[in-house]
Parts: sequence; structure tokens; C-alpha cells
Amino acid sequence: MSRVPTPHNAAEEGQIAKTVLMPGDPLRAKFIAETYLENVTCFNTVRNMLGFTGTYQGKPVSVMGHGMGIPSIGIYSYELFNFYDVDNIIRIGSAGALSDDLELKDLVIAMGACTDSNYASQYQLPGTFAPIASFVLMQKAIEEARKKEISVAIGNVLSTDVFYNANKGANDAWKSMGVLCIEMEAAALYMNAAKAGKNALCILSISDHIYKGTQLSSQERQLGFKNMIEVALGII
Ligand SMILES: Nc1nc(Cl)c2ncn([C@@H]3O[C@H](CO)[C@@H](O)[C@H]3O)c2n1
Repeated sequence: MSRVPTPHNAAEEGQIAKTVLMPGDPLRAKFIAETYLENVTCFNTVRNMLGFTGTYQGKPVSVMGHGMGIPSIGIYSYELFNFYDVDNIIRIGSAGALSDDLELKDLVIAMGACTDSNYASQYQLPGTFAPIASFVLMQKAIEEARKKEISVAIGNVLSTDVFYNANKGANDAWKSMGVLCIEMEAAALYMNAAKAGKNALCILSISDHIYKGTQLSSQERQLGFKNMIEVALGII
């Protein structure tokens, strides 16, 4: 019995490419499809989590929003990996910097993703799982950034379940472990990829700095995203 379409994704078999770029915001997926892809078709409008398939420099690629938070990316990326036979998912998103060495608009490649989420408990492991990026995708992203002379930081990030955290010491504690920045999805993407035997990478654009109290204007945010999108497209 076919598992597709799903309650969250109207795509039929074969409508989604082997590599999917995933911003959190579906409107950014629409922007990417309209700006960078050719031969674009829309395969999903369920809950307005827009998804598109097209070609970039002749190569098939899909782009779909994943929403905010681990539960949301947990659903969409699980279905893409396990029901739509997707091989590679590249999350492209924004993050808040913890590291003093990061500047606004810098790119971060999430080599690993710590989390305060309970997502890993489903696997009933006798210890702590380490959600890590696909080495091959990470290597390609680093090379693409080098070719484009875009500075990237590579290291651990935090995927938190809590945007407004009552624990005011949390950021200092994560920073003390060398965590570079904060976002809310990478860890679940990496766990889904590991369980499915597939590949995942998270590339982040620093949109604000937690300690310096600085943040990008919406126009600057768009430029920061341009570098990240072009690095991600260069990997396909
Ligand atoms: N917790 C958190 N904190 C900061 Cl400083 C963020 N900057 C960007 N994001 C991302 O943007 C959304 C929250 O605004 C989430 O999808 C998350 O991945 C952040 N999430």
C-alpha cells in the first residue's frame, strides 16, 4: 500500500527530487523556487507548507518549508526520507550566535547538533546519541563556500525546543561547551537521517547575536540567505 500522499504532503510518488533544500519558512521555499529554479512545479500546499520541484543548472532539486521546531521538521523530513525516497536534505535557516567569533551574516555549518529535546528517547538507546551531519555533504558545502569566498564556521549548534527560555543560564552553559549558535531543528533532521540511513546537512545564516544584542535588518537577512542558498545549491 502506498504511503503517499501523506496527511502533510500531497506529493505523489516521483514528484520530489532526491535532494531537497528545506528552509523553515514556506514563503522562502517559494522565493528560492521562483528565483533559482527552472521548470518549477508545486507539489504541496497542504497547511501552506509549500513544496516545489524544479531544476538548477539542469539538475533536479526540490525545495520545501519545514516549519519551526523539532516536531515540525521531524514530520516533514521523516516523510521525505522514508516515504518519498529522498536521499539528501539540506536545511537552510537562520540562527542566533553564541560565539564571540561570529558576526551577523556569517554562515555556520552544523557539524553536530546538541538539543534539549526529548526526540532521541523514541530510539530507546542505552546512552546519548550524537546527531551529526553527513560528512560528504559537509565537505561539499565547505568547498563550495571556499570557492565563493564565503566565510563559514564549522562546529556544534543547539537545536532548542524553547525560543523564550525561562532558564536564563542556558545560553552561557551551551556557550561554555563551544556551541556556536542556536536554532530549533537540526538535531531532529540529523536523527531522522541517521535512522533512515540517509544524508542531511544544516547550513545556517547568523541573523542575530545573543550576547552582542545585534540583529540583521530584513534586507540584510535576505543577503545573508543569498550566500547560504547559493552554497546549498552548489552542493546538488
Ligand atoms: N531559538 C532560537 N533562537 C534564535 Cl536566537 C534563533 N534565530 C533563528 N532561529 C530560528 O528561527 C526560528 C525561530 O525564530 C526557528 O525556526 C529557529 O530555527 C532561532 N531560534
